[in-house]
Amino acid sequence: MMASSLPPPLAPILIGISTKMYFDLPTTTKYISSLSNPPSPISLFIIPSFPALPAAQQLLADKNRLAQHSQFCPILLGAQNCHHEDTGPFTGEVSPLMLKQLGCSIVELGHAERRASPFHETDEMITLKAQAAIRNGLVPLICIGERARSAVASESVGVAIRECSAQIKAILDAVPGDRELIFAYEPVWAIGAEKPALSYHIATVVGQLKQSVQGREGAVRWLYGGSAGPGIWEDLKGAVDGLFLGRFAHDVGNVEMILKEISKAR
Ligand SMILES: O=C(CO)COP(=O)(O)O
Repeated sequence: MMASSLPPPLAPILIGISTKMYFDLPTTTKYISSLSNPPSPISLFIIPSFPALPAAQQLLADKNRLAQHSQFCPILLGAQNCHHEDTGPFTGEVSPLMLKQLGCSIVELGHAERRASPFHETDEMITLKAQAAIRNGLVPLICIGERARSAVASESVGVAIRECSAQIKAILDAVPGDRELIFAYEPVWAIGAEKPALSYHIATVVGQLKQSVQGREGAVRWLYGGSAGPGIWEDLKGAVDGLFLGRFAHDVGNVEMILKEISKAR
């Protein structure tokens, strides 16, 4: 089965929020209700747990209708994972076709928490899922990142580039070159930490990785995630196209601060 529609266009700057499995259903709906549509040219997207998707879709449809014809952009919906087949005997799995039907634009794939135990997702599995996402008109957001911080500071960039390049190559070799992709650079050691990775590290790694997609027809966006919060956008000075937020977005005030920071920096 094939969904024919293309994903809606994304604004040049992307701010994503994954609530992982932190929020229950009432907390998720309350949280989404409190989000404001971002000013142009920012696409804000929210990735809640699967059971919250229908309620989230309804809340966002209402918000986005009100924001129509204003300078504010819609808030998009994403999912935290999908299966690589559209239908079939896969008990407990979630179909990318159904995610599209539920109003998702983006599907997150290969988060460090899914590459690790107990899920052990491999580049091969993530590649199949990216193909399935594209087949169903979803933009795959593929999380990449080195597992450990190198004990030798001067080697940390090289280690990151080596591990991330392999993760990126698996995807680029397998998906059509004209389709949009999002890579979220999330060093595993910076996820759930007190502070994000140093801006110098992020900018150098992403700068180098960008070279591997030079000349690709479809747009590739680069986000940074891993303890990202207010202040980091200014520090990164345009090294990435957006941020992928976790815990520091639980306070909606922080999301508002980041949106203000972006508008101020432009
Ligand atoms: O994993 C993340 C986003 O995908 C980041 O999570 P934290 O910001 O909570 O470290």
